[in-house]
Order: sequence, then C-alpha cells, then structure tokens
Amino acid sequence: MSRIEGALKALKGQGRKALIPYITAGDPHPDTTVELMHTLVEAGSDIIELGVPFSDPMADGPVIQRACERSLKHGTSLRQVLAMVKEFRTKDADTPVVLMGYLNPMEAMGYEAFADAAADAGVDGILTVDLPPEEADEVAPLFTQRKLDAIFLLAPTTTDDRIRAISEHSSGYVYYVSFKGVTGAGKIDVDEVAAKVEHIHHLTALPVGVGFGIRDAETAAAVGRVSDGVIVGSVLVDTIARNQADTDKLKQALKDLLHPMREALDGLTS
Ligand SMILES: O=P(O)(O)OC[C@@H](O)[C@@H](O)c1c[nH]c2ccccc12
Repeated sequence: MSRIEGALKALKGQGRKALIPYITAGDPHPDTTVELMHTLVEAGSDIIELGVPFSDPMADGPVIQRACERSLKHGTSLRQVLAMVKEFRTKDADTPVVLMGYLNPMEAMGYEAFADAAADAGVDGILTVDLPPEEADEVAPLFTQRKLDAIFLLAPTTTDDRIRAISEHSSGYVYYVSFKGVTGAGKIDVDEVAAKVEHIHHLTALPVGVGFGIRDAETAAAVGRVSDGVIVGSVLVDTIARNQADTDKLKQALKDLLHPMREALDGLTS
C-alpha cells in the first residue's frame, strides 16, 4: 500500500477528511521550504502538495504565479525540489508528499530519470497539470512502476468517459478542480461541487480530493462533507508572500490559517 493510500485509508477509518495544503517549493526561499513543510504537518495537514516552480504556470492565478517567480529568482530547480523532499524525509517518514508540476521540467529531465529521482527522494505521488491524455498511457506507468501514485485532475467539464479513463491511470486519489478557471480565483459553488463529487464517486473507487477556491474553515468543511479531502493553495501562498521577511511570523500565520480548517474538518464527524 502506498503512503498516500495508507494515509487516506487511516483517515477514512476514523471518519476524517484529508487536509492537503499546497505550497510552491523554494518560496519565499529554497532554504525555508523544508521548515515550512514541517510546519504544515504540525498544523494538522495529512498530505503535502509541493509545487515545482515553473516559468509559465498557465493553470495558476497571480498569487501562485508570483510564488513561482519568487522561487525561480533563487534558481530553484527540479533537482533542488527533490533534494528538499529528501531532507524533509529525514525527519518525517509518514506524511505523504505529492509533487505538483508542469510537464516541461519533468520532460527536460527525462520522465524515467525523473521518476527514479522522485522515488529515491521519498516522493509519494506526482500530479502533472498539463499531461495530455494521449501521453498518460506512456507516462503514468513510469510512476506507478516505482510505487509513485499518479494523480490527475478532473474538471467540471470532464465527461464521464474521460473520468473513467483518467481514473484507470490514477492511483492514490483523483483531484477534482471545483471550477473552471485558474488557482486562487472564483468562488466555489458547494452544491454544484457536491453533486459532481457524488457522481465521480460512482465512476471510480478512488478517493476524491477537491481543490480550487477553498480559503477558510467554512468552505473547507462544506467541501470536506462531500469529498475525501480538501486541497488549499492560494490562501497559504498569499500568506507566504505577506510574511516573507519573518519566518517565525510566517510559520505562525500558516498555523493560524490551517488550525481552524483542521478543526472544522474534524468537527464533521461529531
Ligand atoms: O489555490 P487554490 O484555489 O486554493 O487551489 C489549490 C491549488 O492551488 C493547488 O492544488 C494547485 C497549485 N497549482 C495548481 C495547478 C493546477 C491544479 C492545482 C494547482
């Protein structure tokens, strides 16, 4: 069983939902990422989604675009991101890490070499934003052969046939994008999300995580009620941007954001 599958099964057994924060590796500085990852865990996170910075992140809104810029300004490379995960693993053997990224840097390294290096670093899952369906057949097995979960995005516009096909290539969980648009924008329509997630549950046995537009405990709970986990990105990344100068303050601010979400999610069971 993969670390992701294990974590999600354990949560399910407890009737709990996964809290999955996203941060961009190397933001605000490559030296602080590992520390921030540990902070996310201390604040009650179950899985970490770590973004590989990319110069043209077309699925991202301005908040995460700027995070990529901050990170790339310090020269953060894919290899360095993998080294960060390796360092994180020396102190945390349990928390699953999903590497989130655009294909270009992975392709540049070579998918096979990348899959080897990711497995070696202690990565658990790979979320490729822009992998065309025709290439998923070829790339996803490279990940799964190395026990890396292949995580794919489902959107409100994804047809049933595509949902089935994508789920076949997926492991760990599938990521339902709550609205059509970029990260950090828009307002989530909880009823619409609930209906769609229920429908997806009929098409795949995999857990369903939902992201895009979750900014506070109330929305996290509303989405957690209908899904297996929530992914929270831009609101955390915005907090990183506003507290770049003071790491201790930043860590506290991240905890202040995540604690109420954790509590709201756990409150769903009672
Ligand atoms: O930022 P939001 O709206 O909270 O959504 C999560 C999201 O940031 C994270 O999962 C993510 C960051 N970049 C992405 C690109 C595509 C899909 C998902 C992502």
